[in-house]
Amino acid sequence: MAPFESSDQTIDGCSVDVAASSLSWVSPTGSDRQVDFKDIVGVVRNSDSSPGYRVLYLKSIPSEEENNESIIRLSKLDIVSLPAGLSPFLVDLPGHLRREEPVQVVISTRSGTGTAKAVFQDIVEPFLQYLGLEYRVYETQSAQTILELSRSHFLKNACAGIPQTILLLSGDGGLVDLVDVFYKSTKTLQVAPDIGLIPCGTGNAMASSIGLRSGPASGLRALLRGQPSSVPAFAASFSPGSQLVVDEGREHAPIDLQSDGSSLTIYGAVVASWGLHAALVADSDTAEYRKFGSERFKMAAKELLHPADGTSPHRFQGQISLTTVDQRTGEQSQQILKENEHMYVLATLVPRLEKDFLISPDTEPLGGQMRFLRFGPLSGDEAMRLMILAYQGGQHVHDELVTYQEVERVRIDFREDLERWRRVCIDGKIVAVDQGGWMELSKEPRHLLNIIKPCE
Ligand SMILES: Nc1ncnc2c1ncn2[C@@H]1O[C@H](COP(=O)(O)OP(=O)(O)OP(=O)(O)O)[C@@H](O)[C@H]1O
Repeated sequence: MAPFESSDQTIDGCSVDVAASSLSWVSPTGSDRQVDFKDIVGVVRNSDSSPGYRVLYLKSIPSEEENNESIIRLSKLDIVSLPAGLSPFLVDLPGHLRREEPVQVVISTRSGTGTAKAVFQDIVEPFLQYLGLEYRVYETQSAQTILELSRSHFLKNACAGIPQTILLLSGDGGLVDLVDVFYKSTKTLQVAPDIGLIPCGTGNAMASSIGLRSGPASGLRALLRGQPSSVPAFAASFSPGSQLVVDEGREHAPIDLQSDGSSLTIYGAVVASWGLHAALVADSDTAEYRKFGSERFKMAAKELLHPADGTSPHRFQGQISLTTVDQRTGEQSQQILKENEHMYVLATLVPRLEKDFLISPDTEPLGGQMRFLRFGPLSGDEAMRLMILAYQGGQHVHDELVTYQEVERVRIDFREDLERWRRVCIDGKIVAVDQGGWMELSKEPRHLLNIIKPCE
C-alpha cells in the first residue's frame, strides 16, 4: 500500500452542525459546500508526511442523460484538523486494506441490471485511489470468469499462504463461484481470503443478510469499519445424471465432479430450494427479465401462481426427509415428512434472500445454522399472501401453513416426470435433477472463506 497524497486543496476551516447532522465548508473556489452525515463513508488520517485528515463522502451528481436520475460518486475532502463532531467517522485502515497483495477487484458485468462497471468507476475506484491502495481489476467476460479466476488466482494464493482481499462487485453469483471452487479443491489451504461485497446483483441475499442494505455504498463502509468473519457453507449432492441448466434454460452443462471423482456436488452459502422459489429464479433468469431488477422475481412468481391457462399452481411431488439435532443432548434424529406434495421448499443459511425479503427471521447472519421452510400446495392468492408476509418482517413463519425449523440435513427424493418440476436452485444456479433422482443438503464443517461483515 502506498501512502496517499493529501491534495493541495486542503481546507483548514470546516464546521460541523451536529444537530443538523452535516458538515459544511467553503471550497477553494469560494462556494459553500455541505455534506449530510449519512453520506460520509469514513474519515482517515493522512500519512505522517502530510498531516491532516481525508473525509470520504458520497455526492449526488445530476445525470447527463435524459432520465433525470442522479449518479452517486465518491468524493474526498482534505482537512487540516478534525472537528469533534467528525471523530465518530474516524477509522484506522483495517488489516484487510493493509496488505502487500493489491486488492483484487472483480466486476461482474452481467449482475443485476448491469451496473457493476459504473459502480466501480463512480465509487469503488475513487475509494481505492483516495486511500492510496493498490488494486488489480478483473472484469467478467462470461459466466465462467469468476470460476476461472478463483482457480487460477484466489485458490492459488490461499494455498501459498498469501493473505488476500477480494472485492466482489456482483450479486450472490460471484460469491457462490468462489465458494464452489474453494470447497471442491482437495489442496491444503493456508489462509482464507477476505471477501468484501459491493452489492450489484438482483437479490444480493448475502449482502442484505449481513447488513449491506443501502446499496454499494454500504459495502464501502463495511470495508472501512468491518471485520472478516468466516462464511458458513453447505454441500448439495445430487444423484447421477443431474445437470446444471444454463444459457437461459436452453442448455445443460455437467456439474463438476468433486476433484476426487466421488459425487456430483455444488457448494453454496445462501439457499437451496425446490418448488416455487427455484422455478421463479430459473424462469426469470433471462436477459428480458433481468432488466426489471428484483421485480423479476415477483413477475415470475405471478406467472407461476396464476398460470395463463387458468389452471391451479403446480403441486410438486416428492418425499422430504429432515435430519435435526436435539440442542440439549446433541442427538440426531431423522424424520420423513408425511406430505408428498409441496409448493415451497427451501433450506437456507441466511436470513434474507433480498433486501426486504426476510425468509428466515430466526437466522443469525454467518451464524452457521441451516433452516428449513416449507408450505404445501395452495391457491395462487394464498401463496402470494405468505410471500407478502415474508416482505413484512418475516411474519410468514408464524403462519400455521408454514413449517419452519432448524435442520442439519435435508434430502429430497423427486417424484416428478417433467424436468421443469425437478429444477432446484442452489444460490441462483439451477440444477435439473434426473428423473427418479434425489438431492441431499448438509452443512459443511470446513470454513474456507471470510466475508467482511459490517460492525454493528
Ligand atoms: N460477461 C458475462 N457474460 C455472461 N455471463 C456473465 C457475465 N458476467 C457475469 N455473468 C454471469 O451473470 C450472473 C450474475 O450473477 P450475480 O449473482 O452476480 O447477479 P444476479 O443474479 O443479478 O444477483 P443475485 O444472485 O444476487 O440475485 C452469474 O451467473 C455470472 O457468472
